Amino acid sequence: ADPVAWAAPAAAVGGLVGVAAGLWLARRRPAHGKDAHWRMARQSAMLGWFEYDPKSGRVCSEAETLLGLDESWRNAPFERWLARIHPDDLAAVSALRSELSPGAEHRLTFRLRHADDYWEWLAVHARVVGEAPGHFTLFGVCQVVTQAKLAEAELIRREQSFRALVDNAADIVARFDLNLACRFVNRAVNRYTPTPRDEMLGRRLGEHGWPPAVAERFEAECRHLIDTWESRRFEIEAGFGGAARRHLFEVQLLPEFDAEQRLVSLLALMREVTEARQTQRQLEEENIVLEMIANNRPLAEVLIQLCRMIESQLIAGRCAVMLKAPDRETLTLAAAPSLPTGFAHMLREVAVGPDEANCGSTAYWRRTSIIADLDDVPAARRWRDAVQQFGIRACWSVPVTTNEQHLIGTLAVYYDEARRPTPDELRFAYRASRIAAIALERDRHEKRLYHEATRDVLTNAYNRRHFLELAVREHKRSHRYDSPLSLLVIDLDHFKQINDRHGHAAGDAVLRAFAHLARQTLRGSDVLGRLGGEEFAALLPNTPLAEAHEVAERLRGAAEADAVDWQGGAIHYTLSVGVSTLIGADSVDDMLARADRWLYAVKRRGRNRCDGERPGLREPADLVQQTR
Ligand SMILES: Nc1nc2c(ncn2[C@@H]2O[C@H](COP(=O)(O)OP(=O)(O)OP(=O)(O)O)[C@@H](O)[C@H]2O)c(=O)[nH]1
Repeated sequence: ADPVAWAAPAAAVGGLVGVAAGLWLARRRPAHGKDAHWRMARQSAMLGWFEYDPKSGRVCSEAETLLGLDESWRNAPFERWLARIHPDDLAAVSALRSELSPGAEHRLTFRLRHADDYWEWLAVHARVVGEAPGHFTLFGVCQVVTQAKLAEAELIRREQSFRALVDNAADIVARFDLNLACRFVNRAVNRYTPTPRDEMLGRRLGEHGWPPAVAERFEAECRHLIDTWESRRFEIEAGFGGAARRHLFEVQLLPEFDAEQRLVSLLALMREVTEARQTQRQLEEENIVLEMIANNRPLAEVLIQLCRMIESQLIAGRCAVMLKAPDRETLTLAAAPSLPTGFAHMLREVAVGPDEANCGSTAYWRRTSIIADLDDVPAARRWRDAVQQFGIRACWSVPVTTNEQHLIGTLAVYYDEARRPTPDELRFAYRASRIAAIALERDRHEKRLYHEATRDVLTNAYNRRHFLELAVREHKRSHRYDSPLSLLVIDLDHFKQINDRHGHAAGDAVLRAFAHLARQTLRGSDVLGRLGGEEFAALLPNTPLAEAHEVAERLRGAAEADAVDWQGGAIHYTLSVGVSTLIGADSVDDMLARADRWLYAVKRRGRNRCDGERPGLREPADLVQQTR
């Protein structure tokens, strides 16, 4: 058999000795025919043979063609070759020569300088063969592997830079095996938990200091991935080192496969999205409150929603909104949905003053007051004990002011543990206080508008239009509950004379005095309206006729006894009253018209008196006679 013919296939399966022997035999024959073809085949595979005879110290080889060298290298001394070897590889190659023992096999990869002056990587596979006793020869094949070597170096470089990237990534990158034990985790994890990374390896998430509920959720997702091989995306919320520090992570869980497409591990990318989510949630919650304000929801409802918004942002905080009326030196509690009832009760009314409890002094000084720990504040000692019985330890209080810097309330957040706000938290509290101010101002504005639209400016009694609206409402209610309803129409006597004698301003003062007197004389549920000029009406719900007559008489008497201070003197006045009551299908207009007719009758009979319908007598007799 042609030794060359079997040499190549043998090389392919790594039968080194066969190859070496084949090549050796091939070397001894002139290159012609098949030999020439084999030589070409070896060259294109960048493959060559060599033989080192320690006795002669020469290397007989085909390697010179691989390195672009001339024929003088075909049988060159080992020393000459050493000069072409990369300095870093010199030691390994020299060692090869000194370790020759029969049967030994050597594999080595090293760099040789190419004729074109660059480093060529050669992979050498050689064996020591004993040809005669005491005489060994090293037979070997070598192959140019520069491309592979460079690719490998590039791969290592990339792997290193990838590792560096992963390690310095802001996101947590972790790998878990199929038993959900951690196999790798980057440095980012130590931003959240102090457990050293080494200690995390081989352990499950729950053993890394992550809260059990979070670990459970995470592992449930992992198991889902293991079952389905599908990547997962979800969010988890974890608090480390105290409940007040909350982190929200968006987790991406990816399956990792080996070359045979078997699932081998899970890669977890965890990005903290706390701030983004919090901002988003904050905006959403703010919008809810602002929408409520725009939709004129009752102030109490708006403030409760505002407290809930604050509590959802300032974790573990409990919020209270206090209001300050312009004419009073106290704050009253307007909303505190999460405070203990007893504590809320204590806050019902808080005095405003320099040394008062937190909100009281905040309102007094109109500045934010932060009590991070009640124990540390001597000024707070007075009320500290009272507060501490409810487990409160810290209190931050922010003034609520109008655009013109008028104080209209305070906003406070209470904590069960000592706590100082972060700049972000403080900024948020100011923002919340602005929203509270908008709600309060809007409410005041609404109330003012309503007041102006429904009241008579001079007397503060309801104006005619609103009085009639209220009368219709009361009328309906009386019909529904079958309850009595009576009406007084009141006219000040000879009012023109008062105007004429004392002036218009005096007339105004009398009108005001009467309205004040009427409010004091009537019940809180009675409705006083100014119908026009010096004519008023009082609607008396749940008042039967006889009682209405008494009220009318009481009012008349009070007016008669009244004296309006005017320019050092006193103006006296009297009034006349007509009384009607709701009977059957009467409308408000019917009642008004009848009371008016009774008033007219009274005026005709002399004024300063009351009269009205009685059982069996609905219209004034003289008027009836007159119209006949
Ligand atoms: N000062 C003042 N006077 C008013 C007001 N509205 C109406 N008046 C005056 O009230 C007077 C009502 O006069 P009259 O309708 O003649 O009635 P009177 O003088 O009270 O006489 P009797 O009702 O018949 O007792 C008029 O002079 C009006 O100008 C007001 O808001 N202020």
